[in-house]
Amino acid sequence: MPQWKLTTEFTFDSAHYIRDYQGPCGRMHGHTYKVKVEATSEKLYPSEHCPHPVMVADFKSLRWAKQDVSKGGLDHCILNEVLPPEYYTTAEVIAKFIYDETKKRIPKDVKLKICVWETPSSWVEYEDS
Ligand SMILES: Nc1nc2c(c(=O)[nH]1)N=C([C@H](O)[C@H](O)COP(=O)(O)OP(=O)(O)OP(=O)(O)O)CN2
Ligand SMILES: [Zn+2]
Repeated sequence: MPQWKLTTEFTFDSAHYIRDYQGPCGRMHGHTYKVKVEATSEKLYPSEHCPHPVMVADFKSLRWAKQDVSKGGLDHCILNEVLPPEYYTTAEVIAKFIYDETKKRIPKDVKLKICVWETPSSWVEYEDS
């Protein structure tokens, strides 16, 4: 079956520390996180802003995390203060948080893959199986 794969990338700048980590990463420090979001679907849908079924998902709903924290995103915040406590601030768990929050904003049958780069040389992928 043919399908669409929608891809968008963005960055956000935030501070974090890994709770109970023995070493420098346990101290507050910052990253420019890079995020890639891929949304795949065999079907198109309307969006909040468009009544016609012409999108996998609105790019706006895939890029929410790049917004300033005061507007509901993750930019310019202390991640430990913004993510619920069960979400540790490793790249793995940040990717899961972005996945969980993005899922709430897109049609339920759209498959999602989130990649988070904590540094240019280290990244993680979290995706629907
Ligand atoms: N599996 C994970 N390991 C580590 C994570 C993580 O999210 N998942 N995070 C960190 C730290 O947050 C840290 O900021 C990364 O530090 P580091 O690996 O030292 O990054 P550098 O680019 O500075 O690496 P160098 O090899 O020192 O250049 C740690 N581990
Ligand atoms: Zn870090």
